[in-house]
Amino acid sequence: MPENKIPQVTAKRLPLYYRYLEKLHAIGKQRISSADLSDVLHIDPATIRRDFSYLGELGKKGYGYNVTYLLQFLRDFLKQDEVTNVVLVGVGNLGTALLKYNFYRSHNTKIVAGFDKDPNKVGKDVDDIPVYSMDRLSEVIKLHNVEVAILTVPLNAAQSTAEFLISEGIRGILNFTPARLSVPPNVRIHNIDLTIELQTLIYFLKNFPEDDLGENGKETLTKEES
Ligand SMILES: NC(=O)c1ccc[n+]([C@@H]2O[C@H](COP(=O)([O-])OP(=O)(O)OC[C@H]3O[C@@H](n4cnc5c(N)ncnc54)[C@H](O)[C@@H]3O)[C@@H](O)[C@H]2O)c1
Repeated sequence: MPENKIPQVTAKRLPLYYRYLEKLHAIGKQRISSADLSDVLHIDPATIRRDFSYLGELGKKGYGYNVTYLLQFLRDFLKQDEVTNVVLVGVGNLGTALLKYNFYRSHNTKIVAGFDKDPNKVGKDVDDIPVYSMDRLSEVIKLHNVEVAILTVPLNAAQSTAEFLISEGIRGILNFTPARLSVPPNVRIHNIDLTIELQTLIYFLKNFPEDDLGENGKETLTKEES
């Protein structure tokens, strides 16, 4: 698997391809062209071809991609058969919404528990996901083999909570707080900042109102920030 050579922007699009290919496979479709994928996913066909070229020889030019083969390839590549358990810390407004959402479009990620320091939140399930006190974190992440956490605590609690999570073995944090976290180099942080996304959108609308949007017009949060 050429996993290490794949650019992050491509890696982020692979689950989109995977989900759509699963649908095609379910209805018995055997071949798909990059143009057809482009129409549905709103990703430029050249980008799709480039993405797939990182994965090796998957299709002949002008002949399209074999859906079953591509799906199997992406399943292995994305390890879709393995479920990754995730915890969420900070079951407030945003945390509760994310627990309810629970990444239902992905078969391979699952929030197994929420954590909060507020005793009023503890012990109350959110859509069948249990909410524990922080002192249960160590036990729960060991039990479910968790290495990824979603952070939705207030800004002033973000750094200390991240440090606690890391000390308990968390290696990846999806950070919804505005804090820019300082973490050891072996820990990966992905920042999701809706304010920046909204401001960027408004900036482009104001400054380039007549632009042919091209690929920029199709940007989503899956775009790599860096
Ligand atoms: N990224 C975004 O686009 C976006 C959008 C909205 C909110 N936010 C951020 O997400 C965070 C949560 O926002 P919210 O509106 O849900 O806030 P909230 O106050 O409703 O929820 C925060 C929760 O964290 C808990 N908490 C506080 N300190 C804690 C600690 N040390 N350990 C464990 N739990 C703790 C609180 O008890 C509360 O339940 C904030 O940092 C906010 O700025 C981000």
